Amino acid sequence: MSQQPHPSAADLRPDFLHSFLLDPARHSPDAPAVVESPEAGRTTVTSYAELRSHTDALAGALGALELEPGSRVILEADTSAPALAMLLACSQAGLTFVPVSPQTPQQRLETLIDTVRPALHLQAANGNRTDVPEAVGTGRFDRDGLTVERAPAHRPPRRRTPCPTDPAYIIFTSGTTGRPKGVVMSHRAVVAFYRGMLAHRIAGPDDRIASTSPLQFDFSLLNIGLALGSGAAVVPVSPQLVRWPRHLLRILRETGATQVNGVPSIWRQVLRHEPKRLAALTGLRGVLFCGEEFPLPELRRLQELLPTARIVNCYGATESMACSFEDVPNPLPEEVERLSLGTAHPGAEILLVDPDGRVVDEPDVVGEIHLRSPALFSGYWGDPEATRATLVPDPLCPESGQYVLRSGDLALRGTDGGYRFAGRVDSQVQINGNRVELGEVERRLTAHPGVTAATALPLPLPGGGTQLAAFVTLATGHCLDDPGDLWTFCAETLPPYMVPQEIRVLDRLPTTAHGKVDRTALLAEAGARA
Ligand SMILES: Nc1ncnc2c1ncn2[C@@H]1O[C@H](COS(=O)(=O)NC(=O)C[C@H](N)c2ccccc2)[C@@H](O)[C@H]1O
Repeated sequence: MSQQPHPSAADLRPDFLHSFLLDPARHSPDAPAVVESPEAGRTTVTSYAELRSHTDALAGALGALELEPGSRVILEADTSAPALAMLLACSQAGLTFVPVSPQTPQQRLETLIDTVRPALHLQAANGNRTDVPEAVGTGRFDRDGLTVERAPAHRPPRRRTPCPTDPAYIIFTSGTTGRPKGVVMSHRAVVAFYRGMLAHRIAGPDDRIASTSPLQFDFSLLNIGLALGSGAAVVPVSPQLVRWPRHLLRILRETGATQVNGVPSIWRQVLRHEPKRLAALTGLRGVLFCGEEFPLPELRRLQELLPTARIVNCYGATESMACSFEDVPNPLPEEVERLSLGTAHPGAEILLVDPDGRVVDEPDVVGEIHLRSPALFSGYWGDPEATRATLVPDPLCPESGQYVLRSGDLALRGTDGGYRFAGRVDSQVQINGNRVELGEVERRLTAHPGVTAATALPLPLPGGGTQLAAFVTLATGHCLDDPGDLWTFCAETLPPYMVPQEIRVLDRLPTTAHGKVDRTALLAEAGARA
């Protein structure tokens, strides 16, 4: 990834999402903004100038509906040039977009609609959604514009001027506890995050950045900001194709992708089934991952196949989009057991806080990550209580009125100043009265030469109590002489209560819609077989 001159003061862009991202159109209108490969042998390029004109046309069509600034628009689409133009048009028209995947179950869509009460539901021209509740206007969009099928209910427009503190978008997290939470991100927060991210020079104008996450996952919004903010191009990869190694590698090859951004699981099948084709992509010079820890055996294998690639570990939560970008040493030294998260991006600060609320300053002491940042979310839509629990007074100066993000993540600061992820606060589980950090069990399992990935879970027992179960995937061609091998291997270094009572070998670990390991599915699998 090439080096860029430091942005001058003249480059400081207005604080709206669309103006920040379309700014490169001013001085590089013909540069590619989106490069797509809808089918083998066919590639379509959308320039910055074309993206801007699509955005203007769609924003005009939205403006004609005279919706009140801040009205919500459900944007049901995968990442594509038209969807990107629609997203930017919502921003330009002062509307708040709520991205959802076309695969979103009807009931979940209706829950989201019931929560945010959108004025409009928009989908791609070829979208399959049919029964959108009557109270919501509907429309379809493509390269040629917006077709309104059902006009939004007319509300007397209390015209006001859109402001950078307005919500740019609302992203619904899976919500570990029942009802999904709507994370509200303002224009000002997103643009502040983009500025902090771009300071890392992860991409330049000649980069083509493959985005493999669904549009409803803010990783895709990070990728859009990274590409357009760097004057580079977005290469959308449909989440439906990501899981097929040959499709993924074909798209990367035909679009000339130079960087691939995705959660660790997108590499699992490629590493197992198409290592040679991956190594042949000599134009691939960057990988950025986020969302969960990258199992080290798989990361090391990826580095073997892409020895010159810059690999960036990006950590953070949707409530601030992300917060740190750390280069992974390539190759990763043998003795490394935990990847560094580095420190917060410029303009933000990570604090570690102990259970008594004191800020932890010593190295190698675990605390809960609290983030000071200009990119913090505005709150959870319609949930002031959950907001208060997450945006908490600055632990260093509660009187100041400044709020920091309480992440729910544990970390320790290494002597090198970089933070190491140490699991979730709720991943500290009690097994027969003993506190177990699931990550520690997983790290021991992936230290076994035949194991490529591992997930440990507390398994409730029918008769009460909890036992520790683990699920592992093995390296290609590797089979365990005796499943007890893994058990013995764990018992060599872990106290008895941390040795999983049950270890299951799976061909593949189930993943969520966002591509993270699906622990709920594993629990169900374990329960089903119990
Ligand atoms: N690099 C990591 N190592 C280890 N655990 C991690 C890591 N990145 C997240 N996580 C975990 O995922 C949680 C956040 O989950 S989330 O709110 O669904 N958001 C995401 O996963 C994506 C996040 N918004 C994002 C988007 C784009 C770039 C980076 C991060 C964090 O609190 C961590 O527990």
